[in-house]
Amino acid sequence: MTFLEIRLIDLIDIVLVAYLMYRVYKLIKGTVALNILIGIFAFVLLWLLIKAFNMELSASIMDNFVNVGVLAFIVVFQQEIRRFLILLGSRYNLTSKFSLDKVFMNESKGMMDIYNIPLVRACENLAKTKTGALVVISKESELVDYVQTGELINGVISSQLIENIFFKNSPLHDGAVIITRNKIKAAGCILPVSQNRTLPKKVGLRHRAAMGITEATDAMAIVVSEETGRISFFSKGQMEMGVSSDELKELLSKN
Ligand SMILES: Nc1ncnc2c1ncn2[C@@H]1O[C@H](COP(=O)(O)OP(=O)(O)OP(=O)(O)O)[C@@H](O)[C@H]1O
Repeated sequence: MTFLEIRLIDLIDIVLVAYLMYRVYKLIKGTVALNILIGIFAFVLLWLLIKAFNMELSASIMDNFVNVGVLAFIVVFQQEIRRFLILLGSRYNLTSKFSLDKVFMNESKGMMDIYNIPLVRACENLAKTKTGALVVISKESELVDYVQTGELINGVISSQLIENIFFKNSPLHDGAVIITRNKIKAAGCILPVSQNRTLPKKVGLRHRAAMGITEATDAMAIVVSEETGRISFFSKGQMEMGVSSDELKELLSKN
């Protein structure tokens, strides 16, 4: 008789749970949600110990907490659950994977680099004049929800157009420009603001919005700081502050 029989499906099960836990950890790393999750984990551990030692009074009190636990979990983690589902939906967006645009547009890596040139030039010029700017470059997800919060443009990418949008007196300078499939899709868009606590204190809402969109989706983002004229690059919830235009070009084609 074998004491422990491990089937292939059990291994798949363990790997799946480990992967899900890793994704959840990545999603909430640096936010207050991580501390709450550790608190919940400690509570469940204590609850299991109390059950194991048959401590009836403590168990009955904790049982009552556990009964409403799922509801409390949804309320406390409302933001994170929402972000997780958006991320899942945008990462595995089948309609964009099989879109005919992709078949006919033949977006090779070399072609993408050509489209990045006017964008990098615009950032360079905006940085020189210390004009604040926030540009999001979509990848798989077309960011439809965020495009809808701004003004639709659908224009060919040119450095002049990007600079004009962020010119201080332009009606669209507030908010983000979204670039989708080599087109300036929209301007004046509102992005989700990151709650990441590891960001430097001096970082304001423009940088937090760039961070937020790269945490919630697979997009990249660029910020030109109005205060310092510095260019920052964001991808997968990570920020590279103060990049040169050559570094920006490289980051755009690498990510
Ligand atoms: N949720 C958001 N989505 C899109 N754009 C936003 C959002 N929140 C703020 N912004 C933009 O950021 C501008 C304010 O930037 P703020 O000065 O707070 O940020 P910052 O990170 O310190 O940037 P800077 O270094 O340019 O001052 C707003 O005028 C607006 O254009």
